[in-house]
Amino acid sequence: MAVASPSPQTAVLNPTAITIPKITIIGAGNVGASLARSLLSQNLGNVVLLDIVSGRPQGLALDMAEACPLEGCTHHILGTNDYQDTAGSQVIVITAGLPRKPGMSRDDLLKVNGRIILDVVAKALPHSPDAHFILVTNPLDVMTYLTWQTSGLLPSRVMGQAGVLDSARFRTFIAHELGVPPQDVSTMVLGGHGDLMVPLISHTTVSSIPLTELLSAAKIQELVERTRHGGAEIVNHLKTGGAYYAPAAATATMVAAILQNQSAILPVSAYLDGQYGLQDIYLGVPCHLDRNGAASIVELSLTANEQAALETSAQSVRQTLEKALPLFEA
Ligand SMILES: NC(=O)c1ccc[n+]([C@@H]2O[C@H](COP(=O)([O-])OP(=O)(O)OC[C@H]3O[C@@H](n4cnc5c(N)ncnc54)[C@H](O)[C@@H]3O)[C@@H](O)[C@H]2O)c1
Ligand SMILES: O=C(O)C[C@H](O)C(=O)O
Repeated sequence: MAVASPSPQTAVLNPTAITIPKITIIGAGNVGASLARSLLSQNLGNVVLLDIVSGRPQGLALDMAEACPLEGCTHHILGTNDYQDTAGSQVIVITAGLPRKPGMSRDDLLKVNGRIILDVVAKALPHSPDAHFILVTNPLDVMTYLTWQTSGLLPSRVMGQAGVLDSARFRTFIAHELGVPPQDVSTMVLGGHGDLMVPLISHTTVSSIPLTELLSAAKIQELVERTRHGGAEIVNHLKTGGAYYAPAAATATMVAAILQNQSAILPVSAYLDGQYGLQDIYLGVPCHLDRNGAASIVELSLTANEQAALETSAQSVRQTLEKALPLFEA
């Protein structure tokens, strides 16, 4: 039988012209694996899942790949222990590190996770010199600063995920209280990813109605406190680790904003160089997120109390950073 020659249309198509983004996740634990699922189900790109434990990322990746025919994901996932497989990534998400246990603060993870982060960045960066780095590992703002410092990358290419999660938690608690869909609640949680984070009441609305017209000051304060301790609430339930579904969804939101050049305004841990009156620190602030990373920080007008709370939160992050820098200086 004669083989048909390609139609003129087929001949014009150049498969190499279609570039599928490559997203690497380092740390195939609870957050990393949930994030891989989320990225695949949104068809955001080909995913590489890397872990130090032999067999774990390979097994998880195979399992996820086998779900693809049933769930409509069209991209690939590779599980590996080899950094060469991460080469040419557009986005690298770092979730490697220990989670806390009940009774611990995130800052208690500083020494052990700091060592892991420095090792991971040193191995990943040479293979993907153009990547954006999104940190998830705790203590978040300090791990993000260490990554920026050790990588020598532009600050806009290194950022941390916390505010998207913390804002989603606050939205959830408000929605449950009012009996409305969480999508109707709009808010921003700024500051460090710790007990002093700053839910912005002055920028919180429900279907455009200021929250202060819907709930008493005492109830709002109760929800603010629950948000501030939202991570610990889940750690106390789970006992052996922390939250992962909402953190993964929050991180996928950031990855999508970068890869799709959305310019979405999201609260991310970004490098401050005078914005909000703060200098040389990574802290949660609203940023336009697009293919240039977190290049453009939005300076919201804050009430005097909110500005003071942001400064207190920054002070707490700086104290942990000051402990970290001598530990991890080259
Ligand atoms: N920023 C946030 O909002 C947020 C949310 C949830 C969790 N976290 C943090 O994320 C981190 C991971 O949480 P988890 O629940 O996925 O923990 P986990 O224990 O389930 O997974 C961590 C993974 O990291 C891997 N790992 C350890 N050292 C490594 C190395 N050197 N190289 C590659 N992989 C390595 C482990 O083998 C493990 O698979 C923790 O520090 C946690 O506190 C942050
Ligand atoms: O609370 C933790 O330890 C994990 C994470 O930072 C969270 O907020 O869920």
